[in-house]
Amino acid sequence: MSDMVLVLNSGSSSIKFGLFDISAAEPVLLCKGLLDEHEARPRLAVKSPAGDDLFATRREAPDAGGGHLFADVLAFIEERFGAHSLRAVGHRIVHGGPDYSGPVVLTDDVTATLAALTPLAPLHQPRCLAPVRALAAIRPALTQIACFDTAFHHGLAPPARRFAIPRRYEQRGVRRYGFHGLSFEYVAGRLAAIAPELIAKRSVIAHLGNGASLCALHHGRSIDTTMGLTPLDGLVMGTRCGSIDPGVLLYLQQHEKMSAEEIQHLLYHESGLLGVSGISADMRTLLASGEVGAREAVELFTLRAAQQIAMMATTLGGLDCLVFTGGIGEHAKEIRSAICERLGWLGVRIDAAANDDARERIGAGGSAVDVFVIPTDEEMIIARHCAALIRSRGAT
Ligand SMILES: Nc1ncnc2c1ncn2[C@@H]1O[C@H](COP(=O)(O)OP(=O)(O)O)[C@@H](O)[C@H]1O
Ligand SMILES: CC(=O)OP(=O)(O)O
Ligand SMILES: [Mg+2]
Repeated sequence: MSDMVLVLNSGSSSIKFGLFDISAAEPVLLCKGLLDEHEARPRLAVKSPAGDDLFATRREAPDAGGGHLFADVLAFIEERFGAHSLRAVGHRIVHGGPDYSGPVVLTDDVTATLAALTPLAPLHQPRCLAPVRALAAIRPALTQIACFDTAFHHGLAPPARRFAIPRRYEQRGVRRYGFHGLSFEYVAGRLAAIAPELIAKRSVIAHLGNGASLCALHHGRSIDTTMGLTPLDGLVMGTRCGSIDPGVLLYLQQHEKMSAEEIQHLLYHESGLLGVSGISADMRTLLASGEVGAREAVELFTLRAAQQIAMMATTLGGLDCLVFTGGIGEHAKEIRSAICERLGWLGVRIDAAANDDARERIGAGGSAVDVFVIPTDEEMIIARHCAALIRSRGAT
């Protein structure tokens, strides 16, 4: 019987999952799917690695703890793949705080430490931890492992991680942590396989999805990134503001008389592409819309992305390679070409046909900067980390 790991990637609206066979050196995807608890009738959909429907079910009513759908997933796995081979559940946990620089087994104490970081990722941390608690309640003996979005950036040097506020706050953990690290780690690994000659060069990875951030990559390590203490900083996102004059927050508080909760809601849920366009947070919808608001939101998105890629290039001391990933980075050719056009002065040129087809290499012949489109796979990197941790601990 093969050993398996179930990976949960809890995002802001639904939970993506993948079931992996970890018997061999590289995990193999057995099935994947979606758990959506936010609908009136929560649903579970399971597909084969090729995307064919394997199983779907709906619950009649939402379940506050979310345990029902997890029981359904476990029942499906046991029926289809056997009862005793699920070795662990691996979770994407957005914030690991100052303490965690790699994957850890989730105990009650670890879960409580991570829950205390909720103010630093209010949109994500509760959604990441809810499945941990739900699974612990229905399967207390099942090993659960946390893999952190922050871990890949753990080695940021002081100038990159420091905010220009009094030092005592840095000592209390107020610093740049950075996120999307699981995605950056996966993409950095693919890039090293595709173009090993670039490992020692200066690369920027642009993860452009619902949340969006950049990573300055050198020798396979993150040396700078655009998200900060929280996943609000940096690029314009679906509903998040990205970098903003901190004076705006004071103004909203003092003159618009908004509470901290109202400001938090505004910056996490009502801003970004949604706030600027007044139409949608979804890039596909905006690109298809003829409205001025949609065009202006897209323009701001690409301007900020190009500006901050140049900022990452400054940390790197130049730019040899630019990689696009995430839902927008992988699929929106218009966005890739608009960003690259703005970066022409840095030597970025793309091949229009290669960009239209989203080929792996989209840089034009003679471009000073190599440009790639590399689909990310956060579930795979979590499966790899879980497999390594399970092997290092021996039998669980
Ligand atoms: N074909 C496409 N063209 C343009 N944008 C796309 C396309 N497919 C997905 N997207 C965009 O990708 C974003 C979601 O990215 P994704 O990485 O899947 O998000 P999440 O952060 O939820 O994992 C949305 O803005 C969506 O519109
Ligand atoms: C950290 C973060 O922004 O994640 P996501 O892109 O899934 O919202
Ligand atoms: Mg994502």
